[in-house]
Amino acid sequence: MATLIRRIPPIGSPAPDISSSSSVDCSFAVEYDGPPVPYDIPRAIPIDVDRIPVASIVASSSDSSVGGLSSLPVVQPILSSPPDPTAATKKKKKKREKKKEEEASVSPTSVIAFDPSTDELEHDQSGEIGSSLKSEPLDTRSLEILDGQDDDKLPDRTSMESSVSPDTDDGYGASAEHGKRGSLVTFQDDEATGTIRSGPTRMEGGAAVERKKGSCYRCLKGSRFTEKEACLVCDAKYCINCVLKAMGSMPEGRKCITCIGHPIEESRRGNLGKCSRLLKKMLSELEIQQVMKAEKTCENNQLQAECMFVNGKQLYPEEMVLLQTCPNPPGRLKPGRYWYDKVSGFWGEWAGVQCAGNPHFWVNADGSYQEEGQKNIRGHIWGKPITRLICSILSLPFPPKTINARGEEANKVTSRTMPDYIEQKTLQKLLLVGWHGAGTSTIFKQAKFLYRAVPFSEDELEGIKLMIQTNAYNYLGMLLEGRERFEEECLASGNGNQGSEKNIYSIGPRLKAFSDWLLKAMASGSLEAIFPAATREYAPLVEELWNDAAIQATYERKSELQSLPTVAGYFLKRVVEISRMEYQPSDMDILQADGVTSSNGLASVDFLFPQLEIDGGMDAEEKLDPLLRYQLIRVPAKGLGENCKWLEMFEDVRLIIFCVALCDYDQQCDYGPAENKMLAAKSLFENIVSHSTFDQTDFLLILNKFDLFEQKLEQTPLTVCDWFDNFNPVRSLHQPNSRNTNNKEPTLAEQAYLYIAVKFKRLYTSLTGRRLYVTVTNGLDSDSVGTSLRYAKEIIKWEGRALFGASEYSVYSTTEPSSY
Ligand SMILES: Nc1nc2c(ncn2[C@@H]2O[C@H](COP(=O)(O)OP(=O)(O)OP(=O)(O)O)[C@@H](O)[C@H]2O)c(=O)[nH]1
Ligand SMILES: [Mg+2]
Repeated sequence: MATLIRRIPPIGSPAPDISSSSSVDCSFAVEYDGPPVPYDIPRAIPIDVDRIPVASIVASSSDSSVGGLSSLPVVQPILSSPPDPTAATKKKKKKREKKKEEEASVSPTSVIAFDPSTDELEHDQSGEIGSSLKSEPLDTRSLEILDGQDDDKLPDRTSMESSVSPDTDDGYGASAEHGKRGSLVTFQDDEATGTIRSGPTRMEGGAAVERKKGSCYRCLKGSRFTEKEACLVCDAKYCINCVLKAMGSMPEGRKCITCIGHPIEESRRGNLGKCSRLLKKMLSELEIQQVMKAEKTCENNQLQAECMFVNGKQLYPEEMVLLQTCPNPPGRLKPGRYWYDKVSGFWGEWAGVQCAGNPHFWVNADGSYQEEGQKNIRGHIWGKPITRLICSILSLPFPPKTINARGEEANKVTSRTMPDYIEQKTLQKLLLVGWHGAGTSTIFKQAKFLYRAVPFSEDELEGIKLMIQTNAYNYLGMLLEGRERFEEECLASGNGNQGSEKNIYSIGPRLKAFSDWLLKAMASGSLEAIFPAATREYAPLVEELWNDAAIQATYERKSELQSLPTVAGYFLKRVVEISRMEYQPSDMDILQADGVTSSNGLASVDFLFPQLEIDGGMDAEEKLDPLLRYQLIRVPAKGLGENCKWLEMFEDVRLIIFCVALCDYDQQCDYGPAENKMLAAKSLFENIVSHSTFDQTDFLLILNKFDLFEQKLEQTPLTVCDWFDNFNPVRSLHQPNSRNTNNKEPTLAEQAYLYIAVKFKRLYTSLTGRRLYVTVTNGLDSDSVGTSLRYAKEIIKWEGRALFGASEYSVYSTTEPSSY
């Protein structure tokens, strides 16, 4: 029986001593003379001796005419017919596959024991090592184990190494030359492949060898003009002689063996699967196909979900799969930050617009965008022809021309893709609360104007008219009280007219008599009783009073009249018109009027968002959608009671809208102990946020009265309020308080409101660990309030989705309301 030759020592190596070495890697056929065997004996194929290729030592690698492959002794397989290149490749492939199967169950130790002295094996095995290593953690523990192995147990390599010319090899040759054996393979250490990555030197034969710039990372030869192949991970570049030694069989494409298992450098993603000229010179067509396929499809070379952020949230791997397998997957996706607007279905790269206070933007379906909670359009993403051009080049989606400003087109998409995510048939309840004068009743009234066909009945309107007239007389009374005070102060200080009891706050006897009567009636609480009968009668006197210089001088000092509301001027200027019988309050009058909404009890209004504002679509089904029914419940601060206890009855509320008047930062409370109004609002906010009933409820903070805030900041710094004492605005050199349209610099008021928003956000997060939604409004501007209420609707939808989100829509969990 013939024993097959397992390995033949290279030509030129000393003859092995069979008796002393069990590790000698060769054996000879001997004749079998035992008993007959019951099985078929494999037969040796007759060999044509002349056709046996003979291994010979090839000249050093400096002879690069045949590439590095020919630098090692080679034993070619015995062939029964003339060599066919495709058959050879097929054999190679089979061999590789077999080897792979074998090595799948082999420990790294046996894997390392490959023989670098045979070219074929080195090429094939080194690649397989890479793939085996992939499944093994490349940690230092395994290195220690390997390095600590008893050398005797490891296959002896010295005899092979000694046959290799030190010139042609790397560290192996050097080790052999010095007659010592280092650790066989040092993972992650470039010595394993003889690679120099970062440093300009490497140790070779105990001496530091400097790598010239542009030279091969392995053999250190060549210049930057030498053709090289680069590793997709570390960018180490290898010359034609070293590519296969450094990269093996490339199971993940062009990567150094030590880089296998690592993700590629993102800037090289575009090169995936694109074969270089150098590879074409070295590999057969079939091999190239395999390597390129592996490079493109192997898992480690794919875009990693953790590198993708959508609306500020990292994608989960399942979401990544969902994204890539959707009907219209985004092409040329790169790691990075993206925004996605679920309403319009548009997406794009995060723009990173530089703005103070990190504001957020709404992107409307028509491509216009505006700052969160603000009215003014900041720009239009489809405005420039270049945007469309770039989109078509990069196959990015852009809206069809037929889209209109309200985004009907986008909303068809929404209604199509919007899941029936919540089958609740209940009202969506919104609780509106805030400190005294924050503007809750104004917002409540705005909701009526915006969403009710008949906001107020005839009777209600009659009551409002009377209220406005009474209020006007009350304001007048407050002014008259103030006038008396200022007159007395003036006389006491001796600032009156010389030799006279009069000063600028003095009025004539007729008006004085009317003033005294009015103040008396107010003090006795009978003012309401004499109206409206008295209204027409006294109207000329009221007009005369308002136009009197003393009253105007008093009105100038309105800020010193704490009880006089800001709105007093609005009505007092028109007091004659208001006093008339035929007076009909306008919408603005109703909005401005105090007391229209009860300041003690609850008020609620049910409404649907008008169709055009819902989502732009006029779909009849949408009209019937119970999800679109909302109930706004206004709770006056006065009625909140001690510790807001009775808020428990609002446990089914979906969203709390907390309203704060921005201009309260320098005001003192009219109610309760003397305290800054903003701080009082903050305490109320803390109480409600921490209320156990609302521990799962979302909050929207409305920063109201932005118009008054803007005016006030010009006179009174924000820092007068203790809570805002570290406000340090960036002042524009040119127009400190107004919007600089060229530079897009935020105004002082914008900076200040963002600062306040952040203060509240931090406070909220510290109390709940959640995120506070914030918007800014001018309560008297219906568009502004409408935007805030739509935002509230968006939050409810969004949070509902997050709460009930069916797994098929789990991708939505990475998005947020478009404005946030
Ligand atoms: N200029 C201006 N005035 C506003 C704004 N919002 C509300 N107001 C006025 O501020 C006053 C108080 O607003 P309300 O809505 O009554 O405040 P409230 O929260 O109901 O407070 P109470 O009535 O004390 O419970 C009213 O005269 C409103 O017209 C705003 O954004 N700008
Ligand atoms: Mg009110």
